[in-house]
Amino acid sequence: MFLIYINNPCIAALAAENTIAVQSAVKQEKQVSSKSTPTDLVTEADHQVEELIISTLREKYPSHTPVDYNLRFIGEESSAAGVKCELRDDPTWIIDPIDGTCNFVHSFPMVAVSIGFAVKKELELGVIYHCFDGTLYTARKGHGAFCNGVRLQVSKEKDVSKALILTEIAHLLMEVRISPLTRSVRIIGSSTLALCHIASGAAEAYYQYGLHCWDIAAAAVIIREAGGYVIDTTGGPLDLMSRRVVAAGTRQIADYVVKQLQPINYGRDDLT
Ligand SMILES: O=P(O)(O)O[C@H]1[C@H](O)[C@@H](O)[C@H](O)[C@H](O)[C@@H]1O
Ligand SMILES: [Mg+2]
Ligand SMILES: [Mg+2]
Repeated sequence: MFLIYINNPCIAALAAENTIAVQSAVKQEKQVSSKSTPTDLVTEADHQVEELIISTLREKYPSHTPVDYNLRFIGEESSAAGVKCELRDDPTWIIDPIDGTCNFVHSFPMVAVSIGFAVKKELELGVIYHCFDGTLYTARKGHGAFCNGVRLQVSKEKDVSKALILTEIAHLLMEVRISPLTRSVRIIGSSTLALCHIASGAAEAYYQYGLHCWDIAAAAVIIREAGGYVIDTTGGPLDLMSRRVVAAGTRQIADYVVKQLQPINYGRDDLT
């Protein structure tokens, strides 16, 4: 019943509208502050884009929401402001208004708007919009994944010596363990765009500790619908709130990455 919300063009248009907001903000003077660490940056644009997305979704779907359900929102900046981050059975939008805020502050062209959607804790829809080049990644569970309307397919590479691995700077220490047998490692500073590169087959695997449910939600649907794997760093099923992920085009590459990882505990999104 809740799939009536899932109207990709409408959500894609919403992500696009907000990309325009981001693109104009890139050129302006930015008020930059930090959150959990000095490098965990946030700007006025992060707040404005999240507020715009949530108000637009509330406006677009008032009639669709049965009275006994509370259409819910999990947003990065609402969570930072103290709103509880809890995934319940209600239809829930999971939003990263600007993924790659540090890149945004530097006008480094790897910034995205990410909107995921879950019902009964199952991820149903993902939309990720690249704010600099207008690339739009979309997926609806069971209906395939697309990039600007062209079907996406993950890399089917099983040979780890031919694998390009993406991660984040905080885990380079593990790069020493990962890279000896892989072709190379890359860091782009936006987990949602890195995960979209797994969905498009441009890289073979991504791993990160410390990211959040709003980084993973939309991208997990896109990768899975492109034929890929999105799992826990232990090799078990993805735990959206666990702040860790391994994504890969093939199970063989996913299992190789899992074996090289040393667990790092960043806590949980739903226990803050
Ligand atoms: O920009 P926000 O605050 O969304 O944080 C992101 C970091 O900027 C990325 O390096 C990191 O890869 C993750 O994408 C993380 O979410
Ligand atoms: Mg963000
Ligand atoms: Mg992010």
